[in-house]
Amino acid sequence: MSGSDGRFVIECRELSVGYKRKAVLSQITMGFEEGRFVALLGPNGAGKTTLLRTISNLLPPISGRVLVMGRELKEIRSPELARIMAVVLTTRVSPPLLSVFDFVALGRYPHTGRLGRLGRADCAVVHESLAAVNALELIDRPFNAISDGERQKVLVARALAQEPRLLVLDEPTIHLDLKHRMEVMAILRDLCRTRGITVVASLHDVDVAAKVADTVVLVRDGGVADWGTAEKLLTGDRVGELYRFDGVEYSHHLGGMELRGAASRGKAFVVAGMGSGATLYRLLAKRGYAISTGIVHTNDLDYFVARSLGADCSFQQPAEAADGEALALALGYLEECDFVIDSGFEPGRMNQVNLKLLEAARARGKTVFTLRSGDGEAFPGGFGECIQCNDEEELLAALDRYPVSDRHLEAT
Ligand SMILES: Nc1ncnc2c1ncn2[C@@H]1O[C@H](COP(=O)(O)OP(=O)(O)OP(=O)(O)O)[C@@H](O)[C@H]1O
Repeated sequence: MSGSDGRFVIECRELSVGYKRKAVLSQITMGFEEGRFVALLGPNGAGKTTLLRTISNLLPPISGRVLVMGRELKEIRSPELARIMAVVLTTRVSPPLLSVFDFVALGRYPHTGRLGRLGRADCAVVHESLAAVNALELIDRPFNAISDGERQKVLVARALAQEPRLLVLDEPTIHLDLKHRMEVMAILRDLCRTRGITVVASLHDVDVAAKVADTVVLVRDGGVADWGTAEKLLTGDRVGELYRFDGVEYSHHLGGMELRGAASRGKAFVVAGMGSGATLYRLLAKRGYAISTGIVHTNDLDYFVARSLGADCSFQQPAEAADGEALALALGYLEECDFVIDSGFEPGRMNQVNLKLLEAARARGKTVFTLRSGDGEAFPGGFGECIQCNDEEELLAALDRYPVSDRHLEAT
């Protein structure tokens, strides 16, 4: 894992970081190449900021070494370091009377010499830096009179004006709305790709990290538990372990979290497939229903969402019709549920068995809510006694009117 010049842009060797000789994180050894997006992840208080402050030379290490471009960090003098590394921390800056241009121009200080006079080339860099973060229109505004989201982009622009090889950011998306959060992350990722800048940032959103980071560093329990590619490390189990999740499940297939509900309103068996169940499962979980479902293929979105929500799930391998075992399991779930929901799945060659489940539901006298539209032709035996709902809103209203026995609740 060596950089293009044979070295890492930044490297920690047996590094321990902390305060007053008391280590927060110990024995960290890792290194990052040019153009990598590195995300530090971990629970509150794990030590991400402490590590970032140490590699930014703002806090001395307790022991061990930090190497920047192969050189000892502590031996690089600050003007030179500022040409290599730019740092954006979470501390609020509110310089009086500076325009956005003036503020970003402060980032040129490592290049402008002691008098700090801006030449034409420096002004061009200021413009380019603001353009790179989509904030050129703010150039003449007073820095103190822009929004938090705009401020964050301007802070990144000031860092870019340093023309660094390495950009260190502590929670760069804190206080930002969804649009600005994604915009700032996309900007940072593009800086890695187009300018070869190495970005090291602490992040709180694992789902965002999964989408932007090449490398993730899992910070927990006084050390770096692991570091490596996001694809390898951001699995449901590892993320759950990192944050000690309870009732939350991270799905790397879905790239996000599912929130398991405490079931308090009876159990629904959802006959689903081909993505028709995913939204329904979430809706039911949100409303406090326990869920079972089937028969879904293991490459189906429904499968991933159901599993993440902790639903009982009868499943089948991709492109295979359901076997006896999956059918028996689904019939068992059907038997024990309080009511059945037909998601309106597309009946295809591989899921004919799901139509049979609907038939079985009726034969067992189960109440069936169906989201299937039309005149009931696609429904085995026609809609008959089914409660037909045109959409999820109607389904919820119908469920609210439906008396659910507490049989299931007693059993759980
Ligand atoms: N200046 C300080 N002096 C002493 N201890 C500190 C100082 N700053 C932070 N700490 C402690 O160091 C530990 C790590 O804090 P740090 O801010 O690095 O965590 P973090 O992972 O960045 O947390 P968060 O996600 O909440 O920002 C915490 O226990 C914190 O209380």
